[in-house]
Amino acid sequence: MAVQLLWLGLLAVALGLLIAAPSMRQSYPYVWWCLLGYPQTVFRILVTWRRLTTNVGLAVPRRPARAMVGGMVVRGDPLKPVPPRLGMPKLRHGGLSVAVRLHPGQVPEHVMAVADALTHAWRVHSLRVVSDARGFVTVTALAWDPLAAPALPHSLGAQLLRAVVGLLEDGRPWVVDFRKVPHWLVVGATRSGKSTLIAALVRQLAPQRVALFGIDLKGGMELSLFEDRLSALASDRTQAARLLGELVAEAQARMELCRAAGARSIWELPAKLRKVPIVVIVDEVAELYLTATRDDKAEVGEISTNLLRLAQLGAALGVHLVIAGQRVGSDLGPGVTALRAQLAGRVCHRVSDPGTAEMALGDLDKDALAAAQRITLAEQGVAITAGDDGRWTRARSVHVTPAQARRAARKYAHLAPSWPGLAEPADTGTEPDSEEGVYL
Ligand SMILES: Nc1ncnc2c1ncn2[C@@H]1O[C@H](COP(=O)(O)OP(=O)(O)OP(=O)(O)O)[C@@H](O)[C@H]1O
Repeated sequence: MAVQLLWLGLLAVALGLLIAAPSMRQSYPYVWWCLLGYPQTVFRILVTWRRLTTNVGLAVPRRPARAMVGGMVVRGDPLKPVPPRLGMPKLRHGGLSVAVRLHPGQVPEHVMAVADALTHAWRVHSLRVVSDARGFVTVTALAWDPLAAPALPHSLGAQLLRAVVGLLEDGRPWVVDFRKVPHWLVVGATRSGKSTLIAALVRQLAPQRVALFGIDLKGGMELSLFEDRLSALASDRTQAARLLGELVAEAQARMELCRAAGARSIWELPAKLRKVPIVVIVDEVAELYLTATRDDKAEVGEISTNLLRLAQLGAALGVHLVIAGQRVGSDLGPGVTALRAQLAGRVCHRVSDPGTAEMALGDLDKDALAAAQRITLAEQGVAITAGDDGRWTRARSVHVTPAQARRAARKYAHLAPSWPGLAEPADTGTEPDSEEGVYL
């Protein structure tokens, strides 16, 4: 009797789950995935593995395709090809991952080539194939696109120079951490989400003890939103050249300070000597490199050299760059390619020209490049991002509206260290004080 009651109870729970499944999937997708989606998908994977791998050519026969039968050579498809050995699929946040042991002669590219077929057969949203050990691949599947309507990431404990700007595809927060990756390149076509990402970044940095600088050659239209929190905003090229010159001088002063104190970076200085970290945001970098006249050429050369120097020296001196642009190609000059090499952090939104995607991700991974080129017009804010380890992932920034960005900048305006250098009219010809621009 007790056994019958138990069975009845189990049946009722199973029925209840089945009936509640559609609404649970909508309202609590992660709960649905753990209770129903994941077991169902594991069952599907295990049951169809042999047939699927036979169809896509990953299963290989033990016997050769030719055999001697009664003195004659017979050709044919040997029966029962053996599929690559499959591990037990492991539950992941909104997906699963499974290890596959390849047959001798097989390489990860063989599995990558059939990723679409696996995605279709397993009825998942997308698949990623990575190989961490020779002869093995890990296939990671996502049940749905977590970036379609991203939940806000949990805010992590505030840490200097660290900003949670969105959500990664695997459900972890998207963190821009300047202490780990000192400089970033952000590219994307118009309305792909660059300014929104910068707004998310500034909103997170605004309450921190960080000096923010802006260079926005679209007349300051984008970065003026945060003007209250910026120590200086250069809105034309002459101002930009001047500001970059001042920042290089600041970096050199910091270098002297470190040398005198026997420190290899400002982080090794005693707290009372340590300078405020600086983050310089450049919007529409191509404008900095465009030349029309010979005078322009000299200015562009100076800007290019100073940006490169900041990128090369900055990491240890607490000077960080975020370089954003719609079009960042090698056609802008050799300075851009050299700069790119120093910007280890990469963010590539939807791009309209392959050259820009190539510039952002081409030196890292061709799969990342292909993934960036698949971002659609409707996926505003979605980007491929990679840090200094070269691993890439899809991510989406938090949607920060201009009003929210302006409010945050106003709220923390008192934290913006003053920078008298740029405030001086450019045509006075007065030399700045020796103390100017140097933070104490
Ligand atoms: N993460 C996001 N989530 C939802 N919507 C977004 C996101 N990012 C951007 N958008 C939408 O896309 C629009 C354009 O974004 P944004 O202004 O950041 O693009 P942009 O690349 O800076 O464009 P431009 O180069 O023309 O200035 C925004 O107004 C917003 O509606």
